[in-house]
Amino acid sequence: MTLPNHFELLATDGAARTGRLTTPHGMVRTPAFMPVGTAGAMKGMHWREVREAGADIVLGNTYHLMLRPGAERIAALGGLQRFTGWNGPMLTDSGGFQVMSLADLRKVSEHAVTFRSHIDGAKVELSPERSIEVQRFLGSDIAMQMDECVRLPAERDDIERAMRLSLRWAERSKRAFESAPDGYMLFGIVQGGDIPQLRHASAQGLVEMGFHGYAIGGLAVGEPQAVMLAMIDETAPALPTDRPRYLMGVGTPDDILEAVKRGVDMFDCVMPTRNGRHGVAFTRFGQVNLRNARHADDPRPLDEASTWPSARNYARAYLHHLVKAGETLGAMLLSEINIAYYQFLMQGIRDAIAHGTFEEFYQRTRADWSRGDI
Ligand SMILES: COC(=O)c1ccc(CCNc2nc3cc4nc(N)[nH]c(=O)c4cc3[nH]2)cc1
Repeated sequence: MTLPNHFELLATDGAARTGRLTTPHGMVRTPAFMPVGTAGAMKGMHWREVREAGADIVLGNTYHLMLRPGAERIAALGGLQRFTGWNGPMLTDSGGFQVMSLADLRKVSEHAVTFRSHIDGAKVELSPERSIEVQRFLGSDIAMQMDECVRLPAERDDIERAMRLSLRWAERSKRAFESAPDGYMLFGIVQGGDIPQLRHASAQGLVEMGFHGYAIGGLAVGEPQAVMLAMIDETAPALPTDRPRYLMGVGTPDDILEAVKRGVDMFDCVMPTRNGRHGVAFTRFGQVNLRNARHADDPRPLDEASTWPSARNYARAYLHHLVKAGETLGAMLLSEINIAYYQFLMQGIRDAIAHGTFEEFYQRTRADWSRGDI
């Protein structure tokens, strides 16, 4: 049974697209970058800064929130938006990926993944049905199917096994989701590693089931960028053009620009906030590592023409000092500066596609990144 479509394509330029996705908590302009608020907070930032930076939607994690404070508790407190104070659209990942990267003693069976909580060692079972139930309790606008993601490089047998399990879990996730109210969405996740035929089989299986949108999973797991881009080239054309495509866990500004060029609409990554906490700034002219001593006497701001006040009002020397001194303000300023840069990039991408000038935008943006005089 085909699910209703909440995505509207506004313009295309080559394979690049710009559109908007309507959710119960508001509109999402695409291509969109979703800042990652894993445990119900954007580390080092107030939600008002996330909104002012231009983010329409943020990501939360089933794995973290079900372990602490608990999905039923968040539901009893009114759901994620009421609980956190972010009153806009939220997407939640389904938990399987995080179990494999964070939990101890984890085991995958046909029925579910079982693991011990990294917080208190409690034994936990996460089935597709429980993952959907948790995401419904959280009240997220876009839920993800439960899947199994294999790190690369991997044997073809293992990639195929995980891809076929993920298809069976897609079916069970969809069945468990069917009682969700109108407007709430469920995305399927394409697996298949770095093997084109398996990518095609996964995409075809999901499209036959029908989802509100389709994620390209199983990437940004250690493979070179060229392999990631090749798998997007194999997968995006196999997905419906009228539904959103979401590349999970990606990425650097360069990854995002390349993936938009290949037809991807949504992104999420911890990079802007995590790198910010480690002293690395993203700017229009590339990355700046403020731990480097060369900034100690530099009175210039990161970018005097930036639309974001903190990127034009603080000397690099001060940011360098804050980072070296381990001042909390350093992590806060660089997190907001980086989220603001990512949203500035997405706005530029959306405008360029809308005006049919994406190729020029692509070339100029990449040239600016490699200026190196920063
Ligand atoms: C400073 O930057 C960092 O520390 C850092 C850490 C990890 C990533 C990569 C994250 N990659 C990634 N996240 C992912 C999340 C996923 N979720 C599901 N359900 N299925 C997937 O198939 C999947 C694949 C992913 N790939 C990128 C950056």
